Amino acid sequence: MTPELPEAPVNYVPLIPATSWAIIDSTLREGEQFARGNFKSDDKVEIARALDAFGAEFIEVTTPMVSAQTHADILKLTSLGLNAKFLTHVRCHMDDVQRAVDTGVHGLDLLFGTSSFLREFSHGKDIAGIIASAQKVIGWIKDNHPELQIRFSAEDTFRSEEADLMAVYRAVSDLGVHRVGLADTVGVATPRQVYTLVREVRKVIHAECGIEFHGHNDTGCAVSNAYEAVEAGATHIDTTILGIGERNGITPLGGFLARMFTFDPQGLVEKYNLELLPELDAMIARMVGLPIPWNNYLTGEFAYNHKAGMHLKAIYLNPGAYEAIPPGAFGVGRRIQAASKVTGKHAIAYKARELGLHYGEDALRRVTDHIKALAEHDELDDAHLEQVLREWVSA
Ligand SMILES: CC(=O)SCCNC(=O)CCNC(=O)[C@H](O)C(C)(C)COP(=O)(O)OP(=O)(O)OC[C@H]1O[C@@H](n2cnc3c(N)ncnc32)[C@H](O)[C@@H]1OP(=O)(O)O
Ligand SMILES: O=C(O)CCC(=O)C(=O)O
Ligand SMILES: [Mg+2]
Repeated sequence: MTPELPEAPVNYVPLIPATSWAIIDSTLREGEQFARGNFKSDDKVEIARALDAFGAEFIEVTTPMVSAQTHADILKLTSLGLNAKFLTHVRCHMDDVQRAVDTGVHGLDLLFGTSSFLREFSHGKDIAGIIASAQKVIGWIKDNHPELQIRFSAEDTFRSEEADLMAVYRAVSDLGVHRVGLADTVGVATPRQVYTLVREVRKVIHAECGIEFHGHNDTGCAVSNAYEAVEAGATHIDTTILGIGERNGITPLGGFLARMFTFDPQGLVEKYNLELLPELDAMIARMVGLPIPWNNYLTGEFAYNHKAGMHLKAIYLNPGAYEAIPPGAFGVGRRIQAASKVTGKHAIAYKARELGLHYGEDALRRVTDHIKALAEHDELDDAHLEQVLREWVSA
C-alpha cells in the first residue's frame, strides 16, 4: 500500500493570474473533427454537462449547417440551463449565420482563411473580399442580434502575411467584434512567433476586444503556444478534452491547465473543479474508443509514477522534490514503484517499515541488492516485493 505522503508545497509565483484568461472548450466542435469523434446526441449532452461541472467558461459547438440533427442537438444543449456559455463555429456566410442565430447560443465564432493556401484552395477570396464579407455578416448580426457575442478568426494565421492579418483584425475590431482569433491551423507556429504576433495584434484592435488562440499540435507545441499566447495577452484559449481534433489534435485541456497551474494554483482551484479532470479524460477516451495515452498530462497511467532510487528517497520525504504539481489537486494519485532494478535502500527500508519490518544497515544493503538482482530478470510487483521482504526477515 502506498503510504500517506505529505503534499508538495505550493509556493509558486503567480506570474499569470488565472483570472486573466478563459477556456473555450471545443471538444464538441474541433473534437468532432477528430478521426474517432462521432458524438451522438446523448454523448453531446454528457460532454456539455461534464464540462459545465468542471467549470469551463465556454463550450464551442460545431456549425448547425452540418445537418438537421446537429441543429437539433445545439438547441437541446442550449436549453440545458448550464452555466457555461455556448458558442457555435460558423463560416463567415449569411446562410450559416442566419441558421445559427436562433439556436440559443451566446455567441458566434466566425472564421475566414487568410493564408494564400486557404485563399487559393479553400474559398477563393482575396483580403479585400474577406473584409467585405466580414462587414456584411458582422453588420447584419450587430443590427439584428446585438445580444450575440461575435468572434472573428483568421484561419491559418501563422502562414498569413502580417500586413493582411493586421488589415483584417483592424477591420473586424472596428466593426465591433468581441474577440479576434489567431489560429495555428496546421500546428506550425513556434512559441516565440505566437507571443510576438499576439502582441502585434493587440496594438491594432480595440482595448476591449479579446484575443483567442487556437493551436494544433502537429509539431508538439500546442501547450507551449497556448501558454505564450496568454503570456502575450490572449484572453481565451481553445482546448479539447484529451486534445482531440483534426489530425493529432489541439491544446489539451489537461495539458494547458497543468501548465497554468504552476503560475497560479489557487486561481485555478477557484475557477475549476480540477479533481474532475480524470473523469473528463476517461469519458472522452471511452467515447472515442481509445485509451488515455500512458504519458498523458496529469491523468496518464504513469503521470505520477516514481521509480528511481534517488527520486524515491526524496519523494518519501517530500513529494514536491520530484513533482511540479501535487496530483491530489487534479484528483489523481501517485504510485511509488519500489520494486525494480533502479530502486535504492531508502525505498526498500520505507517499504519494509510499512510492513513492520526493520533491517540493520548490512541486511538492508543485502536485501536491496537481492531485489535489484531479481528485478534484472523479472517484473516485480508490490506483492512480490512484500513476499521477499518477509522471507528475508524470517530466513
Ligand atoms: C480549420 C477548421 O477546422 S475550419 C472548420 C471546419 N468545420 C467544418 O467544416 C464544419 C463541418 N462542415 C460541413 O458540414 C460542411 O463542410 C459545410 C456544411 C460547412 C459546407 O458544406 P458544403 O456546402 O458541402 O461545402 P464544402 O464543405 O464541400 O466546401 C466548403 C465551402 O465553404 C466555403 N468556405 C470555406 N471557408 C469559408 C469561410 N470561412 N467563410 C465562408 N465560406 C467558406 C468554401 O468556399 C466552400 O464553398 P463553395 O462550395 O461555394 O466553394
Ligand atoms: O476558428 C478558429 O479560430 C479555429 C479554426 C480551426 O479549427 C483551425 O484553424 O484549426
Ligand atoms: Mg482546428
